[in-house]
Amino acid sequence: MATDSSNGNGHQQTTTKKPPSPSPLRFSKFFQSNMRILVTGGAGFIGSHLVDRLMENEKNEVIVADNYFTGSKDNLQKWIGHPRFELIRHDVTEPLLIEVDQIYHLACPASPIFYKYNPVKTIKTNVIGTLNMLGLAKRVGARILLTSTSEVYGDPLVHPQPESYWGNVNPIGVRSCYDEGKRVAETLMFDYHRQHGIEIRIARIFNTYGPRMNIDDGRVVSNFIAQALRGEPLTVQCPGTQTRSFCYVSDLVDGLIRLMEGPSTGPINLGNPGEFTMIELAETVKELINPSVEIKMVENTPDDPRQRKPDITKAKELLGWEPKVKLRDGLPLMEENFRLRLGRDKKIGTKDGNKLDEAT
Ligand SMILES: O=c1ccn([C@@H]2O[C@H](COP(=O)(O)OP(=O)(O)O[C@H]3OC[C@@H](O)[C@H](O)[C@H]3O)[C@@H](O)[C@H]2O)c(=O)[nH]1
Repeated sequence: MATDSSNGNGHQQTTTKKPPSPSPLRFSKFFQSNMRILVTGGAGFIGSHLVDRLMENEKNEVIVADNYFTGSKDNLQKWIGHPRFELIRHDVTEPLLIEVDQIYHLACPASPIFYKYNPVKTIKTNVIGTLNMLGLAKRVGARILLTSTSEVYGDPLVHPQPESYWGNVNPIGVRSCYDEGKRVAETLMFDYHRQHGIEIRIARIFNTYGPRMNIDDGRVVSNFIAQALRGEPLTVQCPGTQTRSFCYVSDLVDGLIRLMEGPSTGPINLGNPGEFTMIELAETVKELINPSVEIKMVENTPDDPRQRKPDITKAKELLGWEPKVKLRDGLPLMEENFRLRLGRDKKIGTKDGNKLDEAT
């Protein structure tokens, strides 16, 4: 039974109801693996790194469901054909009838340009997709983890943001399909927990970066690295003093697994508390990757949060988690991956032309 008892405001969030019984076959000796895990959005950037980590454990069988809107089979190439791995082309807005013990529910485009591309579809993914996955969790007695977002805090008036902060969100803005969608998804998680006893976990993920981000993803770290490698100006959106905190993907995946395996429902912030303005980030990328590129100020989009930094006290206390990789150490790891992938597309040269097959 989940033990996290409050959202920080003293409001009781737990249920006394027992979760539904798991499949009687879960611990059957005839089963090769002990744990069958569904990862929705497992072909995406964070999802595929999570799959890599889960597959390291020989007792895990991993099923990925992805519609490939922003994910790619390339990210999972090394697991295709593996006896403990299965890949399904599936859109979570449709029900999925399978037998699993755990569900990591990641499916949703995360880059603002992609989630704004078809906002109605984004909100369907967050609301109907989460309902479908909760329905699955209820039917088979699985534990479900939702990857929520720091965007639930909107343009925060409290800084840094603790989980107890309820946020400052525009319900009718261009980002609402994502941030309000994730807020409803969190509500659904807690309602299924209270009403049906479902075992839930909620992670609020702050900006994350690393290898396998889509090169033209539109997010700031991927944009700056690709621009630096192509010798194009780094596009800082006005005013440039807005801040973000960037977590390297391996740290984030470690936090997700600790949350799933631990006793706390969350919500728990997962992010790196190091805070940078976008001008500072551009200067760091320039210095580390290509000192000859220009930094250019460009127009911003509406509702861009002015500041964002996680308070990770809860993650430290409840999960024993804190990020290890500093931005200056993580950026070169991502640069190498981007250099190889861009080199493969023959857009730039590689440092070592023989390493192309290590690009993912
Ligand atoms: O080329 C760019 C792109 C972005 N930016 C700025 O960089 C900041 C970060 O923008 P991103 O698009 O990377 O990400 P955002 O912080 O807006 O949203 C992200 O928040 C957390 C996650 O849940 C999601 O991955 C995503 O929604 C913004 O202030 C944006 O204006 C630039 O200055 N230049």
